[in-house]
Amino acid sequence: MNDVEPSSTGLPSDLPAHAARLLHAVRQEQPLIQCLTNSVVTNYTANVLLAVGASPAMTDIGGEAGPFARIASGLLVNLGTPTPEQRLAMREAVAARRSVGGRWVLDPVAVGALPVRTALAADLLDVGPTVIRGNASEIRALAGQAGGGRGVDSTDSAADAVPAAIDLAARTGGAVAVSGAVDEVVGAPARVGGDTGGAVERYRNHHDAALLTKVTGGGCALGAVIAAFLAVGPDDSPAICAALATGYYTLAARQATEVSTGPGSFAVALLDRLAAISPDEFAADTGLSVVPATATDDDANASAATAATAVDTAATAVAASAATVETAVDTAATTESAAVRTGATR
Ligand SMILES: Nc1ncnc2c1ncn2[C@@H]1O[C@H](COP(=O)(O)OP(=O)(O)OP(=O)(O)O)[C@@H](O)[C@H]1O
Ligand SMILES: Cc1ncsc1CCO
Repeated sequence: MNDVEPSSTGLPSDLPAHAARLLHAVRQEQPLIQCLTNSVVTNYTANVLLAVGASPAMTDIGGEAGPFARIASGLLVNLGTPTPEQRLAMREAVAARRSVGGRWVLDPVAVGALPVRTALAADLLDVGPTVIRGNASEIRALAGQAGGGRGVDSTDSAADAVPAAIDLAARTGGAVAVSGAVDEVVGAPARVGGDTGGAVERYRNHHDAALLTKVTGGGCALGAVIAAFLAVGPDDSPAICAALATGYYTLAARQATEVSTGPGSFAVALLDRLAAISPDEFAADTGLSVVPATATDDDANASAATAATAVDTAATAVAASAATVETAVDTAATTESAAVRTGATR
């Protein structure tokens, strides 16, 4: 059940309270977050999780990834450097995770232009990630609406990717977090008479932390933080967990920017601020706005630019306070396993 009670306007009325509760829970519960992530960002991601208060485990080899995914508190699958062994481990992990009904995060790094990871991402999408986190070009490519960005970097704004994000959320039943100069988070459209055409839970994150783009893994580590927030909010919607994780991460980045002289000191200061921000401090400055619900057939992009009336959540606080899927994955894994044995790539 989603315990974010809608207000009379249809919007959550107590986002700051949820912010404080979830951050407190991460620190108290120290969720064990399994990361199958890329070789560039592994160390920084582990340090970000430790700073937040979670416990990282980069368990990413076949034979271990699946069993671990059954017992971990959270799971991140990041496609940044998907070696053959890691691809098999990813399929194993998400199938196992799904078999126990666990939540998981997919980060489709550089999907679109690069064929191996694009095929893998399409298969993993069928397993239903709880949250997809990516930059705008990745989200548009995953939805089949564009050909991808410039390597691992985006060539689109997050607002450009909102229609694709809503489409993906409708397909998975989960949430999609799009990063950019402004971050956009959407949940799955509500079902209306058996169809997904209803209201979309939607958040926007305002920040001014461009140094995040000058540290490799600035987005990848956010995926791990989202997994940690999902782990401690099992009754909260995927969208609100992803939005709050994003707000917290960029609040720390905003504060780190103030004491940094460049990307190097920023990377260190970000870890320090992630560890130092208290739940009350976060609640007072989530950076998040709730975007009034729209129907999926609305022009969400235009809505993002013009019609959406952002609600300042700090002010609001003052005012209020898969059996078939597994078979598919098994089949794909078998195919890939055979390909790996014969030295072919996928
Ligand atoms: N133009 C920008 N200005 C300020 N902040 C940004 C900008 N673009 C992204 N960010 C922030 O940087 C972080 C990473 O987002 P980005 O879109 O760079 O992800 P990414 O491309 O997946 O990153 P990476 O692959 O390096 O991990 C997010 O928290 C986002 O808020
Ligand atoms: C630079 C880079 N290349 C593959 S993954 C990665 C980390 C940022 O996505």
